[in-house]
Amino acid sequence: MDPSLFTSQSPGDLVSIETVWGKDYAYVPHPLPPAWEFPIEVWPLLNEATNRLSLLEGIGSTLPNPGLLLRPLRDREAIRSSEIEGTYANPRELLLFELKPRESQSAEDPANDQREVLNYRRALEHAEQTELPLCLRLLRELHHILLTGVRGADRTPGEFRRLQVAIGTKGRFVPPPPHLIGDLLSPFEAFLHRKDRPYHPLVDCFLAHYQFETIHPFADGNGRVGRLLLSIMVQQACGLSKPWLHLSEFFESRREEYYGGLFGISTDGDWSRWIAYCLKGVASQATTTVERCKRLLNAREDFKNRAQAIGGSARLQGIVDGVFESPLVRITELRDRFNIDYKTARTDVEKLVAAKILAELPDQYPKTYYAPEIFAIAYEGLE
Ligand SMILES: Nc1ncnc2c1ncn2[C@@H]1O[C@H](COP(=O)(O)OP(=O)(O)OP(=O)(O)O)[C@@H](O)[C@H]1O
Repeated sequence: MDPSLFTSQSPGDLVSIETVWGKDYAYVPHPLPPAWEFPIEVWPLLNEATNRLSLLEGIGSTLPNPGLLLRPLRDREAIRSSEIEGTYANPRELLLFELKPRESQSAEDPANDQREVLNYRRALEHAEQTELPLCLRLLRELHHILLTGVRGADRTPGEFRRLQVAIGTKGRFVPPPPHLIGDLLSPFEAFLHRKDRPYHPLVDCFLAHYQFETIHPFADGNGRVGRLLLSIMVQQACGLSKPWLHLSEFFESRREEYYGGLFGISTDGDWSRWIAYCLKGVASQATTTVERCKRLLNAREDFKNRAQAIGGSARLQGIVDGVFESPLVRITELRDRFNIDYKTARTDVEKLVAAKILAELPDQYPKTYYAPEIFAIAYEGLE
């Protein structure tokens, strides 16, 4: 790491270290909160972000079924956050893998990436459901879920690192040496619990994201665990009824600024640029999510009408509703869910195919159906 890039404004210290790649410097951040005043010119961005977030909460909290929105949001976040780290699975692959997980046959097998993305989705669900407050134990649990069963023996799921790591090509940024991790994480955890907050709670979330990434407490998976934590922190800090807001899509689309913003704090103490960037991300993601939610609600209404027009039994309506939360449909699964015989379940599916609500997914055995219109809205831009 180039020590000449770090100015006197840097909110941390450089320490020299011996590594497997030779002598280097590592960066040790000071504990939060920083000696930084929220700049007046960033207020409009904060207002915009909180207004957009309120609109999102408004529409989300009145949904007849929150799963309608939560399911695509979780899938999208898992795919995008993993994508930032070079792990790829499209929605179709993710959903099919979930129906039928399989062991990978080689390091190049796409099942490796599919498992990691599915793990991310599961970690997100765990974070949403856990009774634990935001704490180090929860972070280790999330890391464990994320990295269980994936390739690479050195990933030590659920454990803080005992190795020196570096981020980016040529060790652009070198996080603290491993023996300091414990000392850095204690005040970090205290900051997560802190009641007297000098900044707006949303701002605290982004300070915490910087601090977590800079400490880089795990050998691997820090980017993803940090973004999982961010989603949950935003929900709690802003009093959202559900985690409606995720930022990986924004970070992915402006990745250079994401990395540059984090680096700029360490080198120059440029908190303002980072916070402004993140607040723009909140406004942008909240707006996109509200739009997606409205389109999903319209599609739901339209499907209900179409199901009604074909004699819509309560069961047909139930199948249509289920498609929003479990986007892939199999006849045997309907048979079991509604406790009906196979023939009746097949007739229901045929009716929904004739009404152009469901379509068969090509090349799948057993036959698998999906709702193309829902898919197009929920997973727009991800195929
Ligand atoms: N200069 C920086 N300072 C602090 N954190 C950074 C910096 N640049 C990038 N990051 C964070 O580090 C993450 C990538 O870290 P790294 O390449 O070490 O991956 P990792 O720890 O293996 O995590 P994952 O497998 O989830 O990527 C980025 O997604 C970002 O959140």
